[in-house]
Amino acid sequence: MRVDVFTIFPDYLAPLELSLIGKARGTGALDLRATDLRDFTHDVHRTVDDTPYGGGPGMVMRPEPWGQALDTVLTPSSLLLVPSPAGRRFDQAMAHELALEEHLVFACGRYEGIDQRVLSHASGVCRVQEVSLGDYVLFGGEVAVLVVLEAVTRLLPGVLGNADSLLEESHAAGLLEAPMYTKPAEWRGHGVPEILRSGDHAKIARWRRDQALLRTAQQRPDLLKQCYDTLDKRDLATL
Ligand SMILES: COC(=O)COc1cccc(COC(=O)c2cn[nH]c2)c1
Repeated sequence: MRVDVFTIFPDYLAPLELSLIGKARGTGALDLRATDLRDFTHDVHRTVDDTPYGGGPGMVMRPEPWGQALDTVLTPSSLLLVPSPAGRRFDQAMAHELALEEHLVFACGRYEGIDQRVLSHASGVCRVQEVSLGDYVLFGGEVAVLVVLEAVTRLLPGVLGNADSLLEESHAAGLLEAPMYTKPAEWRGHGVPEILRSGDHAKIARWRRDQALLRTAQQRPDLLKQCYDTLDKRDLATL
């Protein structure tokens, strides 16, 4: 997968080298390029923003630098993602969708946002999707790119050592994950649920499923509602 990120803070994406993404780049699963939007300005101050038409506080990102920057990468098979409070809510399902894409382009907005004509123009070339991490406002889209790219990259083939962990993790089967334990068996007076040390894999699987159901019912009843019709009689007996 090829990923292009345009931002006025390209160094912001340096942490991606450290995490799994550095590994994914090593395996060739991910070809990531961060480009400074100011490279597409032509004035001495490398200006990327200006005052909003219609007045109001703050500044808006000018269309020209964005137009020239996106011209260098967008093709009909690209998906342009714009982190924004107004976007589609990012979740594991969307992460799986994005992991199937061949070319993602992120436009990191700052200030009050990007001139709307940039998105309108781009939608004549490729698919454009505003994406939201949640109902709050950040200084810019860079943080969202770190989150989206980590969630997507770990789904790429060959990136996670043990692909099975993708199946068990929270939000994979729609339920939260069961609690996990490791050595020592006794720690500050706290033991480990006996069943996990029984070696009876069928019972352990059942216990984990029950814990996942109970945990989801308690912490995220909204998720339980979503996957209710996938539950079998044994599951319902637990609830
Ligand atoms: C058309 O879209 C734009 O212009 C986007 O512009 C901006 C402006 C300021 C901040 C951001 C970053 O996104 C968020 O704050 C955000 C994402 N998820 N939840 C909060 C983006």
